[in-house]
Amino acid sequence: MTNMNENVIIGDFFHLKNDQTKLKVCLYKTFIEISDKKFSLNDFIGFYIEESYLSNDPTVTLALSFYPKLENNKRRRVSYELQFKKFKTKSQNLSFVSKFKDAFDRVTKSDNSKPFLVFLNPNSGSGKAIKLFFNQIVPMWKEMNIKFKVIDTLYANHAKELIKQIDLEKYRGIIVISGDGLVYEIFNGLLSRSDWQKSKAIPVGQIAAGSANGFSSSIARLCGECFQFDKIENFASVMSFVFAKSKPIQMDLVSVQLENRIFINSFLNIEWAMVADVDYESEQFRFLGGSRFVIGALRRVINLRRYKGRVSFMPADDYINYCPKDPNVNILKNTNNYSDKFLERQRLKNTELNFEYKYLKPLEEKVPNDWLTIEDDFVLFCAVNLPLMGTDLIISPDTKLDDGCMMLTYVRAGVPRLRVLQLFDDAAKGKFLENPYIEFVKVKAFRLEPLDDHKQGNIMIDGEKVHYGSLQAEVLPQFVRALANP
Ligand SMILES: Nc1ncnc2c1ncn2[C@@H]1O[C@H](COP(=O)(O)OP(=O)(O)OP(=O)(O)O)[C@@H](O)[C@H]1O
Repeated sequence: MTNMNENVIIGDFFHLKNDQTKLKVCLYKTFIEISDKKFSLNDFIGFYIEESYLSNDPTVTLALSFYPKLENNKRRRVSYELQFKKFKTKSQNLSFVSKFKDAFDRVTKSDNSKPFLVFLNPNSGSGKAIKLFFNQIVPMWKEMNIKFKVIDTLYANHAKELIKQIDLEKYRGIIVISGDGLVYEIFNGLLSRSDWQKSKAIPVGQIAAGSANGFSSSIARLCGECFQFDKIENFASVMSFVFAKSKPIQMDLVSVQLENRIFINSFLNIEWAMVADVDYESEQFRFLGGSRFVIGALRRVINLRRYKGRVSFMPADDYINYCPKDPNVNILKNTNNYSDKFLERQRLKNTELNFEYKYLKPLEEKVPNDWLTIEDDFVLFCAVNLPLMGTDLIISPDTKLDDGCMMLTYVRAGVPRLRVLQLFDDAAKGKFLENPYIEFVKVKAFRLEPLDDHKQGNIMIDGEKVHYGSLQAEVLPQFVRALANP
């Protein structure tokens, strides 16, 4: 119920488009009523005040725009140009309308004193990043009085190189207009700085312009926004709006060790088997945007392969009680007669960031006894740090950004081809984990050892192909920050 005591200002205006329509405007602390329409001030984009150009016309116009949600959770822009002419002079009318300005300034004030640093990949996805920037993002941010500095990348790893030298203190956050590949560059670039302990705190956001866009889809869902659009342009408008009102939130990062003591940081996912093949092989269809995965998946399903491997993991919950859906999954408990003292000595150091892992032991050693192992033929394997891998890939809907866990998902060989295709449909509907062939377990760390004879294949980390071989990963809880408006 409207509490009238809360109201800030009331005024009678006329609709510019129809001079006869009188509109009563009531501004309250958290919402505004324009005649019979009510808008939350959370959905407020901006306003301007304009005096009549005619010297003898005392009218003053108050223009307002909002971006409210419709019933289908999508947003639609609504604008009003309201004329105020109650008093005889322009200055009297201006003085009244200016009271609205002060009130809007008060209720909509946000931390926009510093600009955003924007990285834009003109070649991401179907090549729309520049168009999205000029047509959707700039107009929204101008109206919302958001400052920004833009760097359009020239080549792969350009952003990673640049981010090492930039004075990050000057910026409110980093926004990447691209796919997930550039986000990966940014997080890895931030952590390759000598001051990484400080620089990792700069919050990062993504406006989707690539083919998968797992980061922006996950953030949009977290913020209660729609993330599945027919047109990527509408998604860009929503995310421009979200980031304008955003604040930093904590996010986990995953530290990955590859063979030969290579360490990398992953914000999104680690893929092997069919998922990695689809991701890698469909890169040639990047110009199709998200549809590239459907084509890639179809091709892979026709030539469905088995991938032999060993997966060991440290369950996030009590390991004794981990129980796969399928009772035929053979879970091995590790009994490697190591003494506690020996294990204590077997510490693994991340030589890039100079810290010791909590759970990972050297890759050459066996995994600790409180880990579980599955050795089998797999069809699909994917560990996710975020709930979504793309707009239509809702892998682990309940995964939180800062829960200190990854969701490890896999399908063992023997699944009928059609059922594999069904997985993609389930993922688009958020029912991936409900599929009877999917096994999943929340983990804090895991190790993957591909055991294929030919020792070649695809492993993808955040959509980037890495060396094929054994790897292990540990979640670094609340290690970095993201921009969101939850
Ligand atoms: N100007 C550029 N020209 C070519 N490649 C670039 C450029 N800038 C960045 N890159 C590289 O392009 C790769 C893909 O970029 P991005 O992630 O933006 O798009 P995408 O692959 O289409 O999207 P997604 O990762 O969501 O599938 C990244 O690895 C990035 O390093």
